[in-house]
Amino acid sequence: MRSQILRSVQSAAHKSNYTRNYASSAANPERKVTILGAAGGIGQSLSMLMKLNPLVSTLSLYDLAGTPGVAADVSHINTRAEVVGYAEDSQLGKALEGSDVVIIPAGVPRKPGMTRDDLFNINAGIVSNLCKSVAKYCPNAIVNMISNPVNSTVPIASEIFKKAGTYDPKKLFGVTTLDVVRARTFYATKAGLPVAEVNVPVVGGHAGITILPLFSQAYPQANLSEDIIEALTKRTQDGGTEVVLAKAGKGSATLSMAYAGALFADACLKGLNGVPDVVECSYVASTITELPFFASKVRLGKDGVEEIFGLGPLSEFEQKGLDNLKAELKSSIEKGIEFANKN
Ligand SMILES: NC(=O)C1=CN([C@@H]2O[C@H](COP(=O)(O)OP(=O)(O)OC[C@H]3O[C@@H](n4cnc5c(N)ncnc54)[C@H](O)[C@@H]3O)[C@@H](O)[C@H]2O)C=CC1
Ligand SMILES: O=C([O-])CC(=O)C(=O)O
Repeated sequence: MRSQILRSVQSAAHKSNYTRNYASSAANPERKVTILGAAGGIGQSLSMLMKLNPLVSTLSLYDLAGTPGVAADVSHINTRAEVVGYAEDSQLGKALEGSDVVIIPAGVPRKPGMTRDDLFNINAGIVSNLCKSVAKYCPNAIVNMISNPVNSTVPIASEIFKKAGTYDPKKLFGVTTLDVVRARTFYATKAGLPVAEVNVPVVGGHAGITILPLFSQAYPQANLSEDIIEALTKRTQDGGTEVVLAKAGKGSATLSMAYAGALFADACLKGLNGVPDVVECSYVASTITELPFFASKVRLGKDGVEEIFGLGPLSEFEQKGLDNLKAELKSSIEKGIEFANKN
């Protein structure tokens, strides 16, 4: 009996610590994060993960369908962020006003047999309309673009913001974190390393061969054969397709993407809050190659991108991969720019 009481006292103490740690973060400034497409496969898990983030004070959830349910559900979690759901086009302005970070997973996902580029016709329109509203209601927000094809949707967003006179290249990010998450997992498993200690830069873009993991720069270095490195590269490039096939028509990666999206948004918030040395890979306006957009390691700061890191020394295999990806990435960028300027 005594030990039962002790256990319940200990559990109450543990719970109140939990509540203290997650429910209030007085030291952190107010930050509003908005998710556009919050009731979708990625959006729901991402909404939950952002609700768990103590750096968020307001979590604004917007979708054309299903937002009230998701917002009510997530709002019951006893953490700092106040949750507000917005369900119609007419509420988009309210959803966006005052946002520090806008995360965009709105759009259709792939089915088996499709490429990310096959989503262009539908998602380009969705993304460009949403970006027009971002320019109008929160022109200074950091934008995390998840909707595919990222290689084109980021250039679309840049053109929309240019036309609106609000473009700040330091604040527009294509989210490629899932490629890094996959490369870390696959490399650690093959090398027999603890995955939490592993890091692998992934550069280029976010589709097929444009995804270029740099295993020669992986940390820590494992002695893997060339064949294994080639297989790991291919698996990272095909990671999205692996999930699309496994889901057999029921969409693409949602849970791992929500995790990756939450990691990247957290990094953006830390940068905004002045935390030093926040470095992540992301697809941004860049001059490190001749292409106007390119993913590489970037340092995040109070104004978004603070520094874009060069590619560093590449293995012969990686150099070939870089040479091979440029034509495809260039044409995806041009397709996005052309679309935005026609519409
Ligand atoms: N960057 C990356 O690494 C990844 C990107 N993706 C992409 O993310 C996108 C979303 O994927 P899922 O969540 O699985 O799709 P989903 O279909 O489950 O969810 C998309 C949500 O967007 C909403 N939506 C559509 N048009 C909208 C609009 N105009 N305004 C607000 N909301 C709108 C839909 O109502 C739906 O709830 C896809 O384009 C997918 O290819 C997926 C995985 C990884
Ligand atoms: O493969 C897809 O269509 C979704 C995606 O971008 C990924 O999982 O990397």
